[in-house]
Amino acid sequence: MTDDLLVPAIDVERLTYSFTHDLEPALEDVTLTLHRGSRCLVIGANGAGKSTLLRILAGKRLIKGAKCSIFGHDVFNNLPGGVVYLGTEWSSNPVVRGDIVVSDFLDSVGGYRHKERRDRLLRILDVDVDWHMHQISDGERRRVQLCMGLMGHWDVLLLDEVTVDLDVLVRADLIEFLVEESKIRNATILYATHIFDGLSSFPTHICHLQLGTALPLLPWPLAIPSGDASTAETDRDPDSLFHLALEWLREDRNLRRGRDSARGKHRGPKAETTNARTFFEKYDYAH
Ligand SMILES: Nc1ncnc2c1ncn2[C@@H]1O[C@H](COP(=O)(O)OP(=O)(O)OP(=O)(O)O)[C@@H](O)[C@H]1O
Repeated sequence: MTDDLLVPAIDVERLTYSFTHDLEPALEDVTLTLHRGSRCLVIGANGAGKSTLLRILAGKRLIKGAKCSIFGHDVFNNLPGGVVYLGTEWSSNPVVRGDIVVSDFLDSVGGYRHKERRDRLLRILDVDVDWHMHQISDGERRRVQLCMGLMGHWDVLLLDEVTVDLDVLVRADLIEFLVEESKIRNATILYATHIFDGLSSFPTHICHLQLGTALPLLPWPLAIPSGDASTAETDRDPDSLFHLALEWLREDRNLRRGRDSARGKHRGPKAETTNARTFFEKYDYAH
């Protein structure tokens, strides 16, 4: 990591990304700058491009013609140390479902080098080091993943919905740990999630990823217009993130429906065509 404190932790400029030439871009003209110590929630509908953005930032996809850097380094060609990406795909890897004991598993990725933080995480995540990876639940496996990913030193953390299968107590303790780590070490966190309960004190910023386009970053809690008592009340409401997300996602759905209809596209059941009838006859067991 560079010592120049003015260099943003995460800097994305005009990023457009398509999976293939014939598909619409999953990300379009995305610009996002996060400074050290920021904790940013990425909020967007299913398919909005959150995972794509996080994977690109983790250096997992080649991008062309856009700036995408962490501490000033291009993420694909020169990803700096101290960047940790934790995504949901990890738990479907057959290796982490094999007959391996958790303590051996953590040692195999250097857990003994980070003893203090490892032990703290083992307590927070309530992990039994004698568990066998093939005999534990999805949530328990997720806890092992988090322990493994977070026990080393990280300056930038890219989290893609990895708290979804944690129980609420473990999740709350983890969120507290992340906030504390980020404050003490000035570490930066970009976190994509659909679950907002217990999160109102987590972010310093929120980013609305609207159908592949990032709207301007907002500070959190939202700035309160002077003299607007009703808004002030809303911002004290721990559910306000949830309500804001609902509002944004409704807006996104309407926008998408408008675009779809202009292109003659439509989601949901099809009108009565021969193909549609075959589909419903095949799957509608009530008739
Ligand atoms: N491997 C792929 N090939 C082609 N298109 C893809 C691929 N992966 C994702 N997409 C498309 O890119 C868009 C963005 O997907 P992405 O997974 O980034 O969304 P997301 O915001 O993370 O969604 P979710 O909330 O459902 O996880 C979607 O329209 C999706 O269909």
